[in-house]
Amino acid sequence: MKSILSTSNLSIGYKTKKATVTIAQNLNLNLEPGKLIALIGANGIGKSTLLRTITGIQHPLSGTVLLNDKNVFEYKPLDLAQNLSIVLTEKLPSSNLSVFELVALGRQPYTNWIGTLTPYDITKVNEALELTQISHLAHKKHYEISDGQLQKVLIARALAQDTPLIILDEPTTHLDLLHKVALFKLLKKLTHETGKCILFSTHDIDLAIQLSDEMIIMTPETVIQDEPCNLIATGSFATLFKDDHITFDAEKGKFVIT
Ligand SMILES: Nc1ncnc2c1ncn2[C@@H]1O[C@H](COP(=O)(O)OP(=O)(O)OP(=O)(O)O)[C@@H](O)[C@H]1O
Repeated sequence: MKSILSTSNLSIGYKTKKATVTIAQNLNLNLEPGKLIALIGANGIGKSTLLRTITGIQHPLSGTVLLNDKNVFEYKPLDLAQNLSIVLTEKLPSSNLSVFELVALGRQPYTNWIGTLTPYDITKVNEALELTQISHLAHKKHYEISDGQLQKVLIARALAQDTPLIILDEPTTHLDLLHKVALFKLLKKLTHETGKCILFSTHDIDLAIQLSDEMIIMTPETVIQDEPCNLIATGSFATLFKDDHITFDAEKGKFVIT
């Protein structure tokens, strides 16, 4: 299947005046339509760095990122925003916007310069609110909602943006188990029903194993992309945490503490 986004011999990391720090190298990843893909790895391994690099926020050390066959750094901002939506973990700047207005920002790539919403835009915003089950919050100010609710609002904004690729950095952090599962299922339903590809980073590995189509595992040695069942079969989860007390039980498909 043709990828929406692919990387070729990508190296990611940071350059300072004194040195270049490579976080991961030789990454050849393929994000295909209709797939829910989880990015996992220990704290500080480089998940956010990878997400920032493939979304054109941060330059790679070397290699290329192609989004719909075009280098991600060659896109004009408006064009990029019609192909890719991103929800990062940064806090929102304080504002007076209501939840509806925040989600409506997702329509910006399509509206005129004063941001007038057409009936179609409003339908898309309402659809996104319904899908994420936050319609009842539409008129609340964004400082009046909880962290978990805000997380859903930001996901709704990405849905309203209606792009073939959605990238989410730790979208389930502030959610309880019930809402985590509901969000995972929503993301899965969206990918399967709309053909969108959703890549998200997460520390909820057990849930990701159960609900994602593919996973990208980052370890200090390597970065592997495959279906969860294949990753289990090849023992790839065992390399995630360097701790004798945390082992991966391949039969149960989850980590156990010994
Ligand atoms: N702006 C920066 N300049 C230099 N190094 C950075 C910068 N941002 C992050 N790093 C380093 O890059 C490494 C990867 O960080 P990153 O935030 O990508 O990890 P992560 O896998 O997303 O972590 P977590 O699961 O804790 O969110 C870390 O060692 C971090 O200290």
